[in-house]
This record gives sequence, C-alpha cells and structure tokens, in this order.
Amino acid sequence: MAMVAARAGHDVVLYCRQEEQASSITLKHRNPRALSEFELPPNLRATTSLPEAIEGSALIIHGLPAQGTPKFLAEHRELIPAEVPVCITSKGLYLPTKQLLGDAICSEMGRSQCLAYLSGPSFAKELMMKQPTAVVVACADLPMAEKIQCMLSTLFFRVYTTTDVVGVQLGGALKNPLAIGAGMIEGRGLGINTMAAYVTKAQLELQKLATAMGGDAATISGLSGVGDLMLTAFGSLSRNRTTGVRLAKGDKLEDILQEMTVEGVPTAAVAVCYADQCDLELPVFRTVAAILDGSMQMENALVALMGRPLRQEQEWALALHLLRSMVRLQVEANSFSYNAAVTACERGSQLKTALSLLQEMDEEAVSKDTITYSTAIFACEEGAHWQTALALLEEMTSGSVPKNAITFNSAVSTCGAAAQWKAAFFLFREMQASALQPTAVSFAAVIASCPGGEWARALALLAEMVVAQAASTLAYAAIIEACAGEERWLQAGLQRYVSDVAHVALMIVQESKAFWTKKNHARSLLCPPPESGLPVSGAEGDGASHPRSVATTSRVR
Ligand SMILES: NC(=O)C1=CN([C@@H]2O[C@H](COP(=O)(O)OP(=O)(O)OC[C@H]3O[C@@H](n4cnc5c(N)ncnc54)[C@H](O)[C@@H]3O)[C@@H](O)[C@H]2O)C=CC1
Ligand SMILES: O=C(CO)COP(=O)(O)O
Repeated sequence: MAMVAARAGHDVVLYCRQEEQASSITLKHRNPRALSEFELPPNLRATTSLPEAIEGSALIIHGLPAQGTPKFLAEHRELIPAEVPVCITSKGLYLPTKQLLGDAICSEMGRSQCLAYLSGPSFAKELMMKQPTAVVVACADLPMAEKIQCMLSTLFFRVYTTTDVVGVQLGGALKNPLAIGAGMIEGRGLGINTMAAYVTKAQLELQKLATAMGGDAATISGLSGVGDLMLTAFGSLSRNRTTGVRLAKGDKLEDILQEMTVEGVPTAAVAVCYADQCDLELPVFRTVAAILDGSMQMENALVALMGRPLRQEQEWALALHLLRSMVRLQVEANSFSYNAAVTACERGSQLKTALSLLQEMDEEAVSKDTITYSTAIFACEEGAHWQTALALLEEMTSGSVPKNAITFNSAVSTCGAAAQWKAAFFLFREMQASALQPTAVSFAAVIASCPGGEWARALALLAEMVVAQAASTLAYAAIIEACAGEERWLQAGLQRYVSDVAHVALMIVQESKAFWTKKNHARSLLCPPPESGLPVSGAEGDGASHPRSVATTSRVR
C-alpha cells in the first residue's frame, strides 16, 4: 500500500520495527523482508520512529494483522491525531471480543477515531507488479471516503467508495476462512466440479452471514466480498488458500501459523459465533471452523456437507415466480397464494421480500390473516428484527387479526434474539392474558431470553413451566445457561426439578433433535397444503429445520 500511495504522488513514510529494514528501504530502495525483487521509488522512505512516520500525515494507512491491530493502535493513540483518518487494510474479525475490527479499535483506543476500511481483491505482489486492481474504501463519512479515493487512485489502482463500513469489514474478513476451505479442496486433489459448487455455496453463506450482521447485500456481492473470495479461493498467492492446501497435505496448523499471517483461522471462530447469534445454519463456515479447531477431521467434511438433507434451491425465488405467473395468467392471487410465498421467503431468510409481499397484499386488497403475520414475524427472528416483529403484532391488534401461540412464540424468540428480554417477557405475559396456553416452545423461548443477571426470573418461569407440564430439554438448557455457576445452582435449588445435572446435559443432547422436529411440526402448520400448488418443502440453508446443538439454546422460537 505504501507503494500504491507513492505511485499516486505522495511522500510516503513507512514505519517498520527493524533499523536494518528501514535503512535498506530508504537508502537502497528495497525492502529486504518482503517483495525484495521490486525497486521502491525515492518518495517512499522508512523509519523505525512512529512519531516521525505519523507527523504531518494527511492519511495513515494501517496494515498489521487484525489480531494485533487494536492493541497496537491503542498503545500509540497519543501519537495519532483523532482527526487524521486511519485507513485500515487488515482483514479479520477480532477474536478476543468477537468484534468487527473497527469496533475493537475504538474500544481499545477508548476514543473515537476517524476510521476508513480499504478492502477488495488485491494481492500485494500484484500491486507491486502494477496489475490493474480495484478496491473499495468505506468510511461512515462519505466525503472522507472520497478524499481517500482521490488520494490513492491511479490508472492501476481504482478505488470505489461506500459508507457501508460493516459490509466492507465483514466481506474482507469472512472470505478468509472460506478461502482456507477452497485450499483444502485443492489440496485433496478434488476437481473443478467440487470447487465450483464450493465457491457458489461459500459466497451464498458469505452473503447470508454478512447481511444478517448488518452489511449491505450489494457490498458483499462486490469487491470486498465475492470479489475477494474469488481472488483468494482461486489465487495461489493467497495465504489462506495455501493454508488449506497445506493442511490437506498433512502439515500442522501450528507450524503454518508460525510461518505466516493466516487471518482466516481466528476469523473462522468468530464467524461461527456470529452464525449462532443470527441462528444461521451455514454448513460451509461451520465445517471449515470445525476442521481448524480440530473438532472435525477433514475426511468427514464430505459427509458434513454432501450428506445433509436434500433441499430445493432458492425455493423463495420459485414461489415468487409462481405468484407473478398467476398475475400474468390473470389468475387471482388470494391470501392463500400470498401466504405460500411469504412462507417461502421466511424459509429462504428473505425478510425484506416477505415484508414487501405484505405491503403488496394491502395494495392488492388481499386480506392478511394469522398465518400471514405469524410467518412474517417468524422471519424476523433471523437477524433479530424485534422492532419489526413488534410492529407486525401491533398491526395485527389494530386490524383485529387473531394471534395464536405460534405468533407469540415467534415474537418472543425474536425479542430474545435481540437481547430484549423485557419485551420477550411482556409478550409472554400478554400471551397468557389473551387466554392462550403457553406451549413448551413458549417457555423455552422466554426462558432463553433471560440474560445471566435475570436468572431468578428464569427460575420462576421454570416453576411455572413444570406446573403447566410444558417442560422441554431446551428450556432446561436455557436454565443451565442462565444459572451458570455452581453457587447459583445451589441458590436456585434446581435439584427440586432436576437432581442430576449431568443427566440433564445428556438429555439435552439426545433430545434437542426431537424437540426441533416437534417445533418444525408446529411450523408446518403455517405451510399451505400441497393442493395450493406452491412449494412447501424446506428451503436451502433454512436453519430452523436443522437440529441445533446445545450452544444455540438461547435462540429458540
Ligand atoms: N498481503 C496481502 O496481499 C494483503 C494483506 N491484507 C491484509 O493486511 C493485513 C496484514 O497483512 P500482511 O502485511 O500480509 O501481514 P504480515 O504478516 O506481513 O504483517 C505485516 C507487518 O506487521 C508486522 N506486525 C505483525 N504483528 C505486529 C504487531 N503485533 N505489532 C507491530 N507490528 C506487527 C509484521 O512484522 C509485518 O511487518 C492482514 O489483515 C491481511 O489480511 C489485505 C490485502 C492484501
Ligand atoms: O486479502 C487478500 C487479498 O485481497 C490476501 O489474502 P491472503 O491473506 O489469503 O493472502
């Protein structure tokens, strides 16, 4: 990047830690430690003094590995003027706090700093070779992004701008573990069929996770996302991809990490946490992460990915197509047809499309019923869109549309997913007040919404659950989570209900599958009968139809 800035005509001062390296860059115009075959221009010099490197700078370009970045910037924050933009080129998620890098930087620095993020398909070596390259720079302050764009763009380096700082960070970071997976495929000697299928599914998962975490879909399908995934999945210069190849050939991960920066390793672990948070299935991310943390052998990845239940591809798109065809053929679309399409959207994690269908129903004077609303509220849980769920509930009340247990359960779970336990609790009580009997799902959902500090409330709900004979293993799992710590167990007197904790833990593992099957049975009540002619089977990537592990108990509907 120093070379890119120098080519754009700036006086560039590169900070490095070794005196020998600094003097070689300044005097011999060669960097002995990286890409030493390239001659550096005279307007690029180096120093081991950070104050000297920073003084008078109009732009600070930061290029350290992600895991070292927040601490480094915090250590040197006195030297960094708050108003000078720091352009981050690191691509990773911060493992210690599971934060986006920008958030971790601000937390560590303990103050606000003007941050921009430069990302996109850009191997350093090819930049040095003046290979035409396109990247995107994101800054919440668009004029600042445009300023950086002007500062760095040349005929060989084209910079786009965006304000989507979340999408750009996620795209650049999340492609790394996916590139490791591509390397594994290469290293195992698998063919182009496998690689094409893998990259297709990997980019869909990237889209799903990044958009669920707040990135724009357009950003992720752009340079910092699919663009960078293409580069690193297929380009042999990628260290992430090389890591996958080497692991497949039997090298040890610890040895590889000694030799080079592999951002995909810590980022894979954070990606799985995000997937859990968003209740997304994401088998590719989970498989790569499991291989990296040693909980899965690479040989078992075939079964983990190819042995999953068979699905339709893009069921929601097909359902929409059928709905549109009805209009074209002048067949009247009724609540039934719309509900089928809304259901397909929910299964395909397409909340926005589902909501636009509800709006279309209003415009076309098609009445919205309990199924319409319940399904839309169900769709809100992924991404924890609790305010949307509450707005839909409000609309049901004002339109006198009856609510059922599924309506409430979905809304409670959504609030729980958004860490809005008070709203979840309020809805649970509203459900009881409206003479609806809370089900096992209702109890599990409201208990799971209780944060650690509300463990006493969770226990009170447990007592109610036992009286209502609506116990479930997932509710017990949520209790275990809320009452973490032996002391609380004793205080809680939980033995009254469960005498043997180990037994419960085992029961949870064994029965969570059965629970989810039952839950899906309840869910199937939302689906249109087969004679509607619209598809009703599980959509691809539909996390809710998948038996989940105990770790995700806080996300039950
Ligand atoms: N190399 C490339 O082609 C590209 C790299 N990136 C991103 O840039 C970031 C850095 O990558 P590279 O420069 O390739 O990595 P690198 O492993 O070469 O590290 C960059 C420099 O940081 C120094 N460093 C490492 N840890 C440090 C710490 N804790 N404190 C101070 N200095 C430290 C290293 O000594 C090295 O000089 C990564 O997040 C990577 O994803 C992004 C696009 C392209
Ligand atoms: O992000 C990169 C290029 O855009 C570099 O990828 P690697 O870290 O896999 O080498």
